[in-house]
Amino acid sequence: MNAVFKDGYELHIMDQVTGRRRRMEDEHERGLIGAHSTASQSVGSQDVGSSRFVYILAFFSALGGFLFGYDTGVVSGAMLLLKKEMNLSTLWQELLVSSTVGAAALSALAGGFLNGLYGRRKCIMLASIIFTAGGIILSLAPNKSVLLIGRLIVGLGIGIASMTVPVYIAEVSPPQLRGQLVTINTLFITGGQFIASVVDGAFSYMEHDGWRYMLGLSVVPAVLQFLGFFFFLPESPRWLLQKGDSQKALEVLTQIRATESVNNEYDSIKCIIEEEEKEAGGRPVLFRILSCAPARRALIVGCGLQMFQQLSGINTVMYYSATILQMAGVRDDKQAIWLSAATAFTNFLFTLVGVFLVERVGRRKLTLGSITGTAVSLSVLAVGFLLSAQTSPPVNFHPSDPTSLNSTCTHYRFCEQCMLDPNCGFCYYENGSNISDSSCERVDPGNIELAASGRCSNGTEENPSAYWAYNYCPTSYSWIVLLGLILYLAFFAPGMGPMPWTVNSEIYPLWARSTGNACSASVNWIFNVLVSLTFLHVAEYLTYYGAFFLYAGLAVIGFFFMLGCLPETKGLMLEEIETLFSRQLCTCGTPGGENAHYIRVKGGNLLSDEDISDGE
Ligand SMILES: O[C@H]1[C@H](O)[C@@H](O)[C@H](O)[C@@H](O)[C@H]1O
Repeated sequence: MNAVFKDGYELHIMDQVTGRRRRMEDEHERGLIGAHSTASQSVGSQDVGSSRFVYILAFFSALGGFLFGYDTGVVSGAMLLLKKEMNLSTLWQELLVSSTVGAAALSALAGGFLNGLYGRRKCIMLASIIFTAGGIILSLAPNKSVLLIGRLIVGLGIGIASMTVPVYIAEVSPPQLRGQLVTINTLFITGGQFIASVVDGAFSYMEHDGWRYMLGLSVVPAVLQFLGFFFFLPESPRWLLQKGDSQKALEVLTQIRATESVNNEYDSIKCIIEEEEKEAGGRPVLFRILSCAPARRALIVGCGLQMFQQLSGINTVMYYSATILQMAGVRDDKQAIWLSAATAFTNFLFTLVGVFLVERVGRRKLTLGSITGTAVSLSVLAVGFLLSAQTSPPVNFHPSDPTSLNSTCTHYRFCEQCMLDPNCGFCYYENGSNISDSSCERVDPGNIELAASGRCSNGTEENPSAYWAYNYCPTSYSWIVLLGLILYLAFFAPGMGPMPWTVNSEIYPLWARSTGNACSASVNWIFNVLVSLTFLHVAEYLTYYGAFFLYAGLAVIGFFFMLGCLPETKGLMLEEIETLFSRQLCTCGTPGGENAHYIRVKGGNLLSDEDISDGE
């Protein structure tokens, strides 16, 4: 067989395993492979038909995504009540928020090992038990230490679910639906974040014990997921085959595809797994990934995607949205909570656009388009903050309270400097667009929503026209910031939100899938903690506009990384995707050997040798 190089094409060598060849020949005879179609697209459309089961399966699995979104999102509203009821210091508040994300980073790593050993189904069930236990502990917590234990437990569940669910959905989906079904998991994550903000809004009126309902309600989807998997959802056929349970694997595949004619798909998966097993040699998986160039490349792409997702500042923007909205004129705290719910809803809505686009435009274009728009909108946000900083209102009224005279806050001459100091806030009267009697006051250490003394120390309800801005400055450029926020969500949510999860579920060969996803999911969580914990310090040193320009710059670097490294995986069988990362395969047979099969990749599309011969 000859391989021909042409401009713009890259030559990849893929080992041809017998099953795949048989399948392709079979399809070719039936005229199913067109000039530009791939083998897998053909298999997908003929075999799979309209199996509803796979949708049910995706729904129950994606409840794991819902819980991930709910439990990470609900804590901000719960904290508003908790800090009053349990008298929490800032350190405790930070601990209760970040402990969950930290625990998720660790358990995502452990999830890789558990997945390989016990399978996807048992891991998802384990995660739902952990979520249930965590929810019960949180809702009954008598003190802050028990709350911390509950938050750590919930984090363990999130980590396992975040790495297992996308893998499971990818492994049970037919190729032409896979992108959409895995992206539904991220839709559920953002849906969970939205529902969490609605629940936060609803229970924020219940000042005593409202947080118990907020944190405890997660038990409902967790129990539902457990029951679904316990009673009728099967193990991934790919994992079963890897463990040697061929009979069960065939049964499950037949059940999921709702058709008897799954033999071709079954053969291809089996063959590749057998080839991989022969080459495995019992070395630890991470070591094999690092020493095998295609798998190593996949790992770099997977971790890079997750890292840049977080470095683009999604969680900072979401967290900061209430403040952005306050800047834009929403002064009432309760109203700001509801508007944060609107932000979460926008994130959800645009993720839906991603579900719609992923199989139409493909992962690569969607991600590149999304990160470009993300970088632009981060720059719009930064320009908005820059203009606000340049026209920052001056301090023209010095507090009469003698205790505050010694504080550094009284040295600041503009709102911008005052607000960037975590210990100070800006207190002012507003009359239309006029700001008057503005002062820089110390923040109450127990409650940042009040000044330690003076006009803004009693809450603005008693003194309705005095405003307390501890993390923003009143500005007439707030519309630019608001525009930046909306653009950001519209661009980030369809691509950079879901694609890192979707692509990671697809790019690793089976032997490396659990470990690869475990590593990349932990990278996501580690950068999540890093960006959220450093945001206020970064803003203190670089100002807000500096921080957002920094995120925009990181998104630009991310763009070039993806432009160079991210292949298109749309429409391919999972077993074919690994060839996109190979100049030569190191897991399946000897390149150029008896069964060698040449495959060219153009713009990420895999072409069969029959397609190649068309162009020769
Ligand atoms: O993909 C998700 C999604 O975009 C969420 O909105 C975000 O909070 C998560 O960190 C991210 O992993």
